[in-house]
Amino acid sequence: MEVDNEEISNGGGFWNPKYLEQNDSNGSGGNNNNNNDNNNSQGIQWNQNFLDSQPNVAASQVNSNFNMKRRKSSIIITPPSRTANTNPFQNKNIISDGNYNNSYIRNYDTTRRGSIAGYNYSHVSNNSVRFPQQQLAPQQQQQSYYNQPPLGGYSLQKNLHRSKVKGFIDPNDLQRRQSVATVNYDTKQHINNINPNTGKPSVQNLHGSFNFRRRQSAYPIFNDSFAYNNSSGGNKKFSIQKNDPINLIPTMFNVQSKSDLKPTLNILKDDTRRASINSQKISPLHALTSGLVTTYSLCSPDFQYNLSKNPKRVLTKPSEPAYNNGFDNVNSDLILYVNSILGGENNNEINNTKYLVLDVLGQGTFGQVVKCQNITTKALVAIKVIKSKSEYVNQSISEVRYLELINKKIDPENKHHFLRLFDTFIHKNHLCLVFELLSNNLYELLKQNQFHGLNIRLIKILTKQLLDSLTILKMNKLVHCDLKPENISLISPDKPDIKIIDFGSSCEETRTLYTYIQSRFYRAPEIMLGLPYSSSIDMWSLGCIVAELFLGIPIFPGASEFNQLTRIVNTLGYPPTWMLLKGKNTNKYLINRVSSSNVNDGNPNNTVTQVNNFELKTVNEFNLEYNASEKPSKRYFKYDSLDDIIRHYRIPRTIQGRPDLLEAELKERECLIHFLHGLLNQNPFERFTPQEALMHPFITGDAFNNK
Ligand SMILES: Nc1ncnc2c1ncn2[C@@H]1O[C@H](COP(=O)(O)OP(=O)(O)OP(=O)(O)O)[C@@H](O)[C@H]1O
Repeated sequence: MEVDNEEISNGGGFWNPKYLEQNDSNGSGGNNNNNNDNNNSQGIQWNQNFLDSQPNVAASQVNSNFNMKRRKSSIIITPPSRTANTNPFQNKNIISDGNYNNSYIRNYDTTRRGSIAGYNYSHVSNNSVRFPQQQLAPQQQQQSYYNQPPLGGYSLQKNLHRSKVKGFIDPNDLQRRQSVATVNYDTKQHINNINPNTGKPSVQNLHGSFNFRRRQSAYPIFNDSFAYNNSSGGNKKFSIQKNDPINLIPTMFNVQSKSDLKPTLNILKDDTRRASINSQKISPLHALTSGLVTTYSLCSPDFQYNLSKNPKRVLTKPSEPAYNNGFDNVNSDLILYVNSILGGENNNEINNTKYLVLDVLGQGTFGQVVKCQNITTKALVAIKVIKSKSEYVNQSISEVRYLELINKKIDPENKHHFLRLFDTFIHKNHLCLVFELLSNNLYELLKQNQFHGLNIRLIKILTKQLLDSLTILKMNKLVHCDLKPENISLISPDKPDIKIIDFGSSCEETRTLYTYIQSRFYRAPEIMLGLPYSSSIDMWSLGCIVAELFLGIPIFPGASEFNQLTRIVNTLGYPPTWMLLKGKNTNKYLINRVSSSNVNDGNPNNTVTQVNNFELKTVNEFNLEYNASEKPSKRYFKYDSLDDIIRHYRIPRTIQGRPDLLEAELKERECLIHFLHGLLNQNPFERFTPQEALMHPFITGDAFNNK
């Protein structure tokens, strides 16, 4: 099936759950949880019957700790917790996680990703201040006419509420913010919206997703000639007197370009304006942004603002000084603040660029990634500030080496979806890598979609780009070694164009020094078994990623390496016997229950032959042998085999009751299953190469017939 790129990039962002719903061909992306009980994303009220009737969602997927209201509104998928890369320097020659309580394996899912996704919210909550009603300026009191908090109070209060949900990206948030930007203040528009018979705003102009009361309070418009009289008296709270603000409904329109975001000022009347310090009137926008200090001063004569007392917002956690003359925390991370300056320390150097730190983008094993602005050019960049320990610095120098090779020699025209490295410098003993600034990574994208998986067409677009990159890497005998959704980032939030990041673990095929590599969920069987490896380990990771993009959660979410292998065997069967016979780690996880069989080949010396019969150790056997505390696998899918997991994944609401669409969907799934078997072939020599995968009908769109 040909994929229409243009269509994908239209419609307010391809990742937008609204988009996914409209264009849902697999339905996994179409579910936009909102907190409206009647608007159940599954179209079904939550109860145990529903759960039982779900073909492929194991009970553990539903977080039973949520209150009933929450459960009613949506299925909450609790993804398996993820672990960061192991510390690559703590035990270079460890072949597997032998000790299953390894202290160096951090479980960082909620904390690390929470800090990425939830950052803006907590930022708002730290800085937001609500006006108490009694301190409102006269104009603001007019706004509170409807017993609603004023504009600033309203939105900030909302944010305060959201900030409590750390790490949760509200899929409606963009829409919420857009709604402010897309309101048209043109008075004529408002005039048109008034019903001439009643003098009241015409309700037809309401857009479904927008809250009437909210707009009333947020954008009251004064206009004498269109004020309607409240002849019947009525409830004072809602009665409208002449000269009262009329609750005109702003007209919505789609934002086409940046210029549409310019506010149109209400020029007819000044009464809604706040006073500025020089007695002039300023707009509500100015009063609550650049004029905020003045606004506070006017509200309370006691208010004093002293810039020097303004605490700097710290971005690094923990923020207590420990090493490097107090510049670093206990993890050897540089303690960074908003508005810190990076670079510019070397006056003698020609390249002495300074960067202003704006926000945090991510945290990884090697250090922190922060959003910065080049002070000279004003360009926005991402800077990875490496921990100040020599082993991290040395490994990061290798990342620089690979990125320079890729950027300058392998992909000089920036065509093959690799991150661009702009610059490097040392700041307070920290190596800093200046990258192009990218948007969300694919894990965050899945999270935004409440872990319901993505639209199958979108998966194809993303996979095709990844295969293009992997082809180039293979041709140049390079192995990424840490492919996972977190290391694949969107270039911008409104297009499905991606880049591969984090070459910190990469190696050359001819120099595969480390045996303990790849993030566990995406780790190839040959790595776990202790066999030599090549670039085909990246293809295994790709198979895991493609399955995760479809399912929303990892297909093999192993809690330990033993558990990882167990899950793979349960889903795909045992690896070939030759791999088990050759693997250095095989005996750790499997028992060879050798049996004998008679050979009737007529040769009396060959009557008995050994038959290898490998079996995974049971959890009890493993625990006993290694004094470990393994638990039986937590089930995330109702079915075991790959085919059944994909085949029975819930059918999207949008195609239920549409036999034609359903048939197409099931065909797509068969094609996907075949494609995944090619990528997830446990035998690295039989696994798809990137070139082979690019020719598969799942990618080419050719008709698929598995007969
Ligand atoms: N150029 C970039 N633009 C935007 N965000 C980025 C960029 N580079 C990295 N990030 C964010 O920072 C996170 C950590 O980056 P990266 O994976 O390079 O660090 P790491 O220390 O190598 O992590 P890991 O623990 O996976 O080895 C990424 O998952 C991503 O969300």
